[in-house]
Amino acid sequence: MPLLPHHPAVPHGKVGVLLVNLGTPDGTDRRSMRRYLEEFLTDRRVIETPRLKWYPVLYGIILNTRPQKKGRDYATIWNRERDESPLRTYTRSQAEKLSAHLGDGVVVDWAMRYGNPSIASRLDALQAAGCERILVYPLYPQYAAATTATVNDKAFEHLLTRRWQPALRTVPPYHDDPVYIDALARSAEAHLATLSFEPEVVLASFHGIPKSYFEKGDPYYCHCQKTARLLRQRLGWDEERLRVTFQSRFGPEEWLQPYTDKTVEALARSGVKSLAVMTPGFVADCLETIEEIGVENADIFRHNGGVDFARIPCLNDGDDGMAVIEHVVRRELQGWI
Ligand SMILES: C=CC1=C(C)c2cc3[nH]c(cc4nc(cc5[nH]c(cc1n2)c(C)c5CCC(=O)O)C(CCC(=O)O)=C4C)c(C)c3C=C
Ligand SMILES: [Fe+2]
Ligand SMILES: [Fe+2]
Repeated sequence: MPLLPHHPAVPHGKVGVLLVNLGTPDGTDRRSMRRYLEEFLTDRRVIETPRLKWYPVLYGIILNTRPQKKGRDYATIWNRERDESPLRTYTRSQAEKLSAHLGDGVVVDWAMRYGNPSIASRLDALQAAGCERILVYPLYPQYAAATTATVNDKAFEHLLTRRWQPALRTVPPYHDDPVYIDALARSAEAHLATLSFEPEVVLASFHGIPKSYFEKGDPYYCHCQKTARLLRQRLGWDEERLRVTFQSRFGPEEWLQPYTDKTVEALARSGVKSLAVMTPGFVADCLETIEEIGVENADIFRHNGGVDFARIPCLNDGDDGMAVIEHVVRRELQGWI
């Protein structure tokens, strides 16, 4: 005789994978943008400045000006068909394709660290679908506390609220994985082959972090440099042809250098006429690649004497990109499937 005769059936025995990217506003209007930026910029993993000093700047200045400005930028890249940001579109598609590749044994879902769908809601959904084991995949090849760690924090923070927790694994950085390097090389070669010009210089532009985070021990800078070194080796290019830069500086502090925008300007001024920029740290195209590189930096190049500019798209949900994601997931699921 069971202890509780009416105990409901509990789904069980499944393995889940949760792909997590950075985030996205729900819309380009001021309120949606403000909500998104507030969640983002109050994350202590992102802004390490003490709150007493940071909050007056954030609430007094940034959240009163940046939402409108960035809303206009997002509007230029918005996926109007689905009424969402490209990062959401690509992340969903990556999850759908991964699910098709892995088959019925594994439940695949996706979430955003900031905005929707939230990590908590999708972890609950995976558990409700019977996943007793879940692999959390922060979609960042290079580890940074501001990206990878904050995704993992959020997942474990959610488990704090659960009596019956699933087992959780997290995906380690894969900045030097041969499958990833090969995918980057192939996508660069394929895109360059479509151009009517041969770029004199190619930039590998990574999202920056404040220099102080690096000095406190964040491995991000070294991971970016290693990705670029392996990519050069694979492509047979030297340090003059493939240069590392850091983009998306935010605030008055010094960030990792050299800065992408300053490098683009200096190259154009020094007489370089053709330039291509790739963004290996971004698993999917987003505001920082489509607008900041494809529009802002293209303008900087042309205004300073450059002629031909190309942006090499991210791996996104293409075959090479999906091969990387599937490879990483299968490796990290060993022993579970
Ligand atoms: C101090 C602030 C920030 C740090 C540190 C930071 C690190 C960091 N970010 C990414 C990837 C992305 N960032 C994106 C947008 C974005 N980043 C910041 C600030 C910091 N990022 C802001 C305020 C924004 C929002 C836009 C803006 O107001 O400028 C995005 C794009 C999201 C999209 O929907 O398109 C990505 C992706 C990495 C990889 C990283 C550290 C390694
Ligand atoms: Fe960022
Ligand atoms: Fe930016």
